[in-house]
Amino acid sequence: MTLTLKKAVVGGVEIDVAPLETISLQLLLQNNEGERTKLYSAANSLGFFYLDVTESKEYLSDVEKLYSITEKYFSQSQEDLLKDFHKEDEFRGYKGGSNWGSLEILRDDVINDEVPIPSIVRSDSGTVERFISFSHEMVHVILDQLSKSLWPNSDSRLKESHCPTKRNNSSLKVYRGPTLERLADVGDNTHTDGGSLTLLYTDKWGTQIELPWNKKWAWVEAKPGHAIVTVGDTLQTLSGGRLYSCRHRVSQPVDGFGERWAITYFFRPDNDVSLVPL
Ligand SMILES: O=C(O)CCC(=O)C(=O)O
Ligand SMILES: [Fe+2]
Repeated sequence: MTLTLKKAVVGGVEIDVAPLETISLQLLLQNNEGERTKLYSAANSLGFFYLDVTESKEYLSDVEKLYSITEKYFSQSQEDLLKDFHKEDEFRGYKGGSNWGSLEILRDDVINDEVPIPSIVRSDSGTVERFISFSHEMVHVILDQLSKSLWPNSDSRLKESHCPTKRNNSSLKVYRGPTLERLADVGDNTHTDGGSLTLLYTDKWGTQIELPWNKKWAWVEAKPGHAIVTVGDTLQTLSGGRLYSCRHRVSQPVDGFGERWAITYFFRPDNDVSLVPL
């Protein structure tokens, strides 16, 4: 495929912008066939797309609040942050280093109230709960529409491995950084997401995707009122490769430290699912 990429200039440097489609949450909710086709095409080709959530005003205001909650959380001392470090726990708690940090809160922990969320976040638990609940509804809308495209003659096959009431590791994960004084010092963190779908909100350039047709890197622009959605390995496997889990990484376009914040929702399958093509 030959495609002329849009360019952007960041800190005096020209960069390639990833050509992401925009899918409307409203049209998906209306079961619009054209939008479903567009969604499938984006999930099948790049595995990355924007979801337009501009009409979900309360949700977007919760995303804004989560940026402040994240900033407040990471303003704590390293000693306090380490109290939320759960050794040998892949999906829960604080992880970090000198120039970056992440905090992950499992949806099941919020629902079942078994593992308490960090005390500094507890006063904002309403925002956390609403964000998790609405994000989970949204990813189910995407899942249902993808399922219809994949298996037009059967009821939501993908739902069978994503039951809203079964145990799963879906989570809210917030990030500080990483950004560095020198771009050359940024380490390689290329990966694919292991789960089903990821929703990402960020305030800055940082995400790069590997274009499948020429293996070149392109930058994902943050778009106000839009989630950046990633198809993960689980959907790639369950769909027998018809949905694409794209390699991506987080970097910075130029030298120079500037705080970067990201709010993500990781939608993961039921814990007892066997990962084989459906
Ligand atoms: O911060 C970002 O831009 C993306 C983070 C990411 O890819 C991940 O957490 O899997
Ligand atoms: Fe990722």
